[in-house]
Amino acid sequence: VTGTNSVGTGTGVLNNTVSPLNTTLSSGKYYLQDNTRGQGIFTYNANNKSSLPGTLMSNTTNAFTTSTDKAAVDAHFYAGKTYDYYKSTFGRNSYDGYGTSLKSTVHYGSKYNNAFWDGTQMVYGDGDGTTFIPLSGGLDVVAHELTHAVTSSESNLTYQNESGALNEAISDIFGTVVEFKTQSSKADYLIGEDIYTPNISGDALRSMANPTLNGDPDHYSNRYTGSADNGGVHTNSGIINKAAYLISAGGTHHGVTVSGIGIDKLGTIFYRANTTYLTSSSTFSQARAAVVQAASDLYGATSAETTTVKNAFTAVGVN
Ligand SMILES: CCCCC[C@H](S)C(=O)N[C@@H](Cc1ccccc1)C(=O)N[C@@H](C)C(=O)O
Ligand SMILES: [Ca+2]
Ligand SMILES: [Ca+2]
Ligand SMILES: [Zn+2]
Repeated sequence: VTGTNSVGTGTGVLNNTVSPLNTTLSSGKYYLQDNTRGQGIFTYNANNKSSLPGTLMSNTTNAFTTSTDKAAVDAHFYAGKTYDYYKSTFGRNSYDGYGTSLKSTVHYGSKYNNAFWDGTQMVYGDGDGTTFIPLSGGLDVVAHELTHAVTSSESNLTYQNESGALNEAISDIFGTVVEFKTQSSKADYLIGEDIYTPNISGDALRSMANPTLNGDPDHYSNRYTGSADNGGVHTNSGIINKAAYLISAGGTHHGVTVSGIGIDKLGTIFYRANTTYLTSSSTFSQARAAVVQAASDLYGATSAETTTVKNAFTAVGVN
């Protein structure tokens, strides 16, 4: 809508207070439209139907605190935080570098246990209340979905088999990096922990530190070679996620010791790989070469960072 920038407040999915919430005042109504980032961040309500984008969220108070508001508040705020990470770290203006507006829709479908990037916008289900609660309540989820948009603008990794698992892993990696940069005190190497199984504490949908906790492989020799889930894109991502974990935090895996170089460098190295070397058909082996080359470009061919990257991929059986 055309209006004036305003600043409201909100309550998130986990009943967290969210402030500031960038909104737009137009004709006495406040809209979830943030004009301070790129060409804007817009958050919509599908009203539990599946037509997109739905209705731009608004109220007359600029305080978004109802139960219906909570998923929208987090989707809006976390999209802004993810935008901020890419802009402040790499100078990237929105997912495409051109400031294209970020659109999110919440309350998609009925008890929908997922979230996705549909090629033009982010979409979040409410979950069924047992497996998931509204998925935009997880910063790592929001950053995961928005990173798919970045990937589609850059390497455009095909969403199946090894390139698809790389696509998924890159989204998990940046979901985690953004979490560390934004919520450092409660950041972790778990994926979806804030919105997964509300009745079970300490679990997550995936773990980068130990993918096998969720039945995902942490070594290439254990990769899934079937056709389910587009060739196991959410399963074989565990192999790359484990390598990324080792790059950042270090550790010994399958007899290979890796010296961690930290979360910031993990992000810069994978960002350069995704924007400069990976292509739509990249395999795991080609991804190793891409990430090694990115580290070499950034830190030097014989640097500790490049050595760490090589060792991490060797540790998960990718050569
Ligand atoms: C439309 C079906 C395909 C969904 C693919 C999207 S990108 C995806 O990967 N969604 C994430 C959502 C997510 C992210 C982080 C943490 C929790 C949940 C995902 O992992 N979906 C799982 C449930 C899946 O599709 O198997
Ligand atoms: Ca997490
Ligand atoms: Ca849980
Ligand atoms: Zn995904």
